[in-house]
Amino acid sequence: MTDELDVVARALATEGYQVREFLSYRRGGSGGRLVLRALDERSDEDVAIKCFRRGPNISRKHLAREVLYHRGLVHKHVVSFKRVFLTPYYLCIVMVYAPHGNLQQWLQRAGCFPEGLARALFQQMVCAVDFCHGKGVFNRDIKLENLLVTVESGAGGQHFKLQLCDFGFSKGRHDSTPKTLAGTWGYIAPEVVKSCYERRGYDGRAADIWSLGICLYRLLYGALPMVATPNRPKKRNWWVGAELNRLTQLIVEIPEVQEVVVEDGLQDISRVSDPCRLLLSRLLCADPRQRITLPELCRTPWFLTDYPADLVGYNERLARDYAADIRNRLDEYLQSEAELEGLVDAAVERVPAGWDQVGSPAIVGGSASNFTTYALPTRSTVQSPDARGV
Ligand SMILES: Nc1ncnc2c1ncn2[C@@H]1O[C@H](COP(=O)(O)OP(=O)(O)OP(=O)(O)O)[C@@H](O)[C@H]1O
Repeated sequence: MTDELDVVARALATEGYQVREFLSYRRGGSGGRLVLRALDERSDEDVAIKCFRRGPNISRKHLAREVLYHRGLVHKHVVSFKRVFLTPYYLCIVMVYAPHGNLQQWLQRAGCFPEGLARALFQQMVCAVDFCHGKGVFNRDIKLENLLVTVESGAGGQHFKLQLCDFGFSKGRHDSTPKTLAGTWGYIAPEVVKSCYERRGYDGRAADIWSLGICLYRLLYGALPMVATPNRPKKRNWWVGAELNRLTQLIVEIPEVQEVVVEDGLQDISRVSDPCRLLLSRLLCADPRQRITLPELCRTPWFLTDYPADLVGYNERLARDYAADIRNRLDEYLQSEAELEGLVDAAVERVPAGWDQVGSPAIVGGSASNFTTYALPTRSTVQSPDARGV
């Protein structure tokens, strides 16, 4: 039996990519997928390549959306799409590589972030999501793992640049109204669960705003929110056992303080400001009709505090002045939408011969076959990022 990583590495080598590092593996009902870092021999640059196992197990609809929506989203806080190609066993999406892991990995190390840093990160996330919504794309899987980090150095020191990735669950304004349960537990809005059981549609825009609220909450408090259900014990996993008809009446508790366990085991406590807690309660409002909207959120004084100069009016400029220019550049530099649709069709067509000879990657216990082990920069190499967007 051949290790899947070896199969991928050989196939990518014939396309001019030398695999350097294994980043992620998901074996899903709709087909397995791997994400790898590879050296692009033509440009001598690192790229990230997301490889989907070919065959009818892939959801054509989801793959087409992931490829086509991502292609059209050119924004400094969305990871850049480069190209798609087929190998005998995989459809591969090549992206610009974000070198410093994802935000979940940083949170795991830090426990939680100070309010100012959490706000700076949140401003970038909101800018990206607002842009996607402006283009009519609702992500439906916003989470810290899908926010990639590049630590940049500038005149004022080092800071985090965040970029949104993974459009596998996204829906467009022209697609059917979202009805299915999509996203990641813990980040999914209550009405999404409710409407899935009731087979009614929900608003992808409001669902993304809830997920943004969960991201901000986790940056500040580390864990997922506690939810109060009248006359019931508190549940950290709010969806477990929650009654369907109460889902959109849940109340998310917003603690007054952040508690961080520091190295010597002592707890460090700092207060979260009232405006920040108020905003969180409006983001994590279980009733989507009462939830704050993105335009309202972008006007709140807390959100606008220390707002990065380069983000002021950025989305508006992209939408207005640069729209036609970017469209032309996309058509010039990227594969056409028709070509990408053709590649997706070919990818789902049939199971390639010989698949039964290929085993899952040997990644148990973190060892990724013969690729280097994934290593994030440590706190000592990257100090006090102030997270202003670049
Ligand atoms: N362009 C990139 N640069 C660096 N790392 C990346 C890049 N794209 C993805 N990754 C890494 O791979 C991980 C998985 O990526 P992605 O979410 O696209 O895959 P997935 O199989 O859809 O995962 P999931 O199902 O968990 O959402 C990310 O959390 C990130 O750590």
